[in-house]
Amino acid sequence: PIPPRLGVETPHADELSVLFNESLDKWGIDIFRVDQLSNQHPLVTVVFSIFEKRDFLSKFRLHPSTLVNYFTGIEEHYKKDNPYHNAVHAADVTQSTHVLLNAASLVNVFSDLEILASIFACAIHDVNHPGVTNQFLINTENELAIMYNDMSVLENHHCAVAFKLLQEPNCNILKHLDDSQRKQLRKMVIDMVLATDMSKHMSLLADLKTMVETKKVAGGCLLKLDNYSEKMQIMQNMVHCADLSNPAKPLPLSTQWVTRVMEEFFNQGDREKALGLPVSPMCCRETANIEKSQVSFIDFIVHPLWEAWTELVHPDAEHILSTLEQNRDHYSELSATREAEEQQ
Ligand SMILES: COc1ccc(-c2ccn(CCC(=O)N3C[C@@H](C)O[C@H](C)C3)n2)cc1OC1CCCC1
Ligand SMILES: [Mg+2]
Ligand SMILES: [Zn+2]
Repeated sequence: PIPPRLGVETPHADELSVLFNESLDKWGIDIFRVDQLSNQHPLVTVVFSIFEKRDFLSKFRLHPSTLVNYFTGIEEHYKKDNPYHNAVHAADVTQSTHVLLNAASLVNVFSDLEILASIFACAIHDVNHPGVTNQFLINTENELAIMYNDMSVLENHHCAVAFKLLQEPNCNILKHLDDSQRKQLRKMVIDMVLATDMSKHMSLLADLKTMVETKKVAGGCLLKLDNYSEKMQIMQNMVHCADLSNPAKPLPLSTQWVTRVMEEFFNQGDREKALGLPVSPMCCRETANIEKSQVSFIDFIVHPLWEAWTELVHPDAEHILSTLEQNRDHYSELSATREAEEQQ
């Protein structure tokens, strides 16, 4: 059977294809509307549409129904009742990376296989996420922490689930890649997904800043990327930027992600309380200061990262950085007014 146009059966196919024609390549597409219009199949339709747009079905001889089968399986393994780490987040990070790849200064930097690997890595980067942090899994001696010896527990799990699913019947989308391409893709995907672990953030950012400095020295061009590790550093930072892009999106989208992430954190805090464990930072519904947390998250993590990325791909990401700065000021004003109210 030939899969439907957008990879998913939906009564809103026309509206969805209009939305994609207008905004699939744009920063700030309403991914929550994509979720609604796609009959709650945001990841399948985003991946299918990006692959079509990049002509990957013919470039990599991907069979449409195998593609739909595999990413439907992946989508089903994202837990729908996670407020944050669900298939909408995966679709959001995938589409955001698709946009970042289109930066003028990144044209001709990556091969088709590297682009395929990046999109694939985003689509699967949080698959089967349990809705709690690595630290929670370690503190509760969860079987995943035992399996992965407390090292990037979630990120190892996401990779393993994704590659195991490839072996299911009619799911082997990489069937027509040659062995060396398949081995390269597997290594690149693992390198990118493991780099989404927050514990890698500081070293990733340091590498990115070094690259920006050398790029400045080399007269501003990125084209001289010859070795795997330099290319992979950029790809890892790109996916990490997309994973941390919520505060850099138009405010109506950013605030929905804040509500979702806090709900997931508060659920974890409830579980820690019930287990008599110390409640993790920002996970206590009673005491968390939501706006203040966003301001420090932006000031200490997100802005330094996006400032470095914006320099690397100058001037293509300026509008993203300025949206981030506007949103930061919004949360900062909100937190000041809330504090003033609480004083009264
Ligand atoms: C919309 O708000 C956020 C969106 C994303 C993140 C964020 C931080 C690191 N990542 C990368 C993945 C990761 O490592 N984790 C482990 C843990 C930090 O929870 C994150 C959710 C996922 N993602 C943080 C966000 O806000 C902060 C957390 C509560 C208030 C401030
Ligand atoms: Mg993750
Ligand atoms: Zn993520």
